Amino acid sequence: MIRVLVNGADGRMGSQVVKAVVADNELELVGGVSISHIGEDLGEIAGIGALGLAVRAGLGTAVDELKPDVVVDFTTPQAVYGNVKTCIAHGVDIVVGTTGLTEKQREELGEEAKRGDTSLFIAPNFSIGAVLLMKVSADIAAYFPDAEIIELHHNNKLDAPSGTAVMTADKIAAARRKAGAVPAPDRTRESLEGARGASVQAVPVHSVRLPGYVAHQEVLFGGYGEILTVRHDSLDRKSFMPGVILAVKKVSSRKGLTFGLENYL
Ligand SMILES: NC(=O)C1=CN([C@@H]2O[C@H](COP(=O)(O)OP(=O)(O)OC[C@H]3O[C@@H](n4cnc5c(N)ncnc54)[C@H](OP(=O)(O)O)[C@@H]3O)[C@@H](O)[C@H]2O)C=CC1
Ligand SMILES: O=C(O)C1=N[C@H](C(=O)O)C[C@H](O)C1
Repeated sequence: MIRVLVNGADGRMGSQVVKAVVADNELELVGGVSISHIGEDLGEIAGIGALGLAVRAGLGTAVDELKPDVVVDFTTPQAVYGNVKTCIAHGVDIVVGTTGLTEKQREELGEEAKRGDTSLFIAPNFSIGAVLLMKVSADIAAYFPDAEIIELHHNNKLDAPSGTAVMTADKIAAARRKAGAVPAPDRTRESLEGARGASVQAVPVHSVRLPGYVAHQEVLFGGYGEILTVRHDSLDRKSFMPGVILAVKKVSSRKGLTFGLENYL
């Protein structure tokens, strides 16, 4: 049995992870941590009935006392860097779904994990459909280097652009370089700053935040008299759970940083 502790256990994603871990017979949920709902039952919060496990405060103390094999982190862009450091310092493997880490922070944490002989897995998106959308976007970019991303999320999302959009833009840029495919220069002069979105590796990214959305992304490729659009929709946070469970089971197989769910598929 792999002993799992969920950080951010009372959140939208954390409570789904609680349910998914409890439902898997190779995993054992040993606890959950957050900054609110302290003392409340993890199962009650997740809507599956009492589990006899209370939400705890303090990741380091919880790791010391509950001795998980793996911590799963779905917290906030502000908290995640410190959380990973805490896990590495305590010698526990960590699966990170929280977005907002910069490339520099990610690499830094990867080095620290390697030095600490721990395993760190980070994925901006755990849904298989989103991973495939990124893969085909990279394939298409070799032929259609002119691309723009529209990502659409619920209005409680704290970061923009989304981690998925950044990773998609990075993959498109890498595919362009590999193929020697150069996008047409953007000659637009914005009369209002931001009108053309954020430029991530020269890929414009437009972030929509509205109640009603869960997590969605379109990648639009412009060609000679044609447009190719790929779109993925996470309609329910359940869509992320097979990927999270896979990562929990695989994380210990590689020390240091592994970035992206495609590494496990
Ligand atoms: N990789 C992927 O596939 C996915 C990634 N995400 C990412 O996951 C993250 C969480 O998203 P979501 O669940 O919607 O957000 P929520 O706000 O619903 O959940 C975050 C939870 O973390 C708690 N929290 C905040 N700070 C800390 C801390 N220092 N230690 C422990 N717990 C803390 C919050 O408590 P409180 O409520 O009191 O603030 C909250 O309950 C985001 O970065 C999001 O982008 C989301 C979906 C899929
Ligand atoms: O905050 C979310 O909800 C999501 N965040 C991730 C991201 O930033 O890409 C993954 C997914 O889009 C849902």
